[in-house]
Amino acid sequence: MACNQLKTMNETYYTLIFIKDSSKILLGFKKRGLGKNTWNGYGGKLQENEDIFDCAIRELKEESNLNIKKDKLNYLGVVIYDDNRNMINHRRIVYIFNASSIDDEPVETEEMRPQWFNFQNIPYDNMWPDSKFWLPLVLKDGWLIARFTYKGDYEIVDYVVKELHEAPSLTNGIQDYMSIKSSQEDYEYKDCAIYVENV
Ligand SMILES: Nc1[nH]c(=O)nc2c1ncn2[C@H]1C[C@H](O)[C@@H](COP(=O)(O)OP(=O)(O)OP(=O)(O)O)O1
Repeated sequence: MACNQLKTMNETYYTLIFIKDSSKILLGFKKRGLGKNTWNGYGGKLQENEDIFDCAIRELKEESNLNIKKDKLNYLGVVIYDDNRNMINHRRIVYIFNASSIDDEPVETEEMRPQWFNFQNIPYDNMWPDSKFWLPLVLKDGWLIARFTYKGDYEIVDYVVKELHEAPSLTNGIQDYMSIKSSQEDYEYKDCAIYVENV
């Protein structure tokens, strides 16, 4: 049996939401846990029997005290992170949203310190190394599907980002990812910039 057939895969599902207006985006400085000491949108783990919209609403509330209604959430797509260290394959599947129309101001919580950033001034150097590849799509309300393979916590060994021309359906999200995988041979994978799929 080949070595990689012995690997087990475990998957964790998350949501991540970016609140923005036409020129500024709200980020939180993560004070603990995954991504500690970096800026990111608001989000966390999907709970059992929770849908991703409810998870996005709950995590935003817990981490910023902002309230948002379900119909204000734009579901933009999925970013998948594979970490192939040791004999355990771990995959994080992150459902991405953005939203505008927030009336209240966020507050600092135990987990996050909020700050608004101009689109020209996003602190990519102090975010996850993958953010710079796909967050520009979120700023322009683009639909996306992306996959990153990390070696360790900070080194990206390969990635692909696709901008989609139609909204990804929730059930198709992971299938779209599979099509990314199978099209790897079609282009230079490591060096690809944002790949725009013409559909
Ligand atoms: N490489 C990466 N790039 C990125 O931009 N966001 C990532 C990422 N890896 C994980 N995330 C997101 C997903 C999720 O929104 C957040 C991590 O969530 P947490 O682990 O803090 O979840 P919870 O708030 O449920 O955790 P606890 O309550 O501490 O158990 O970071």
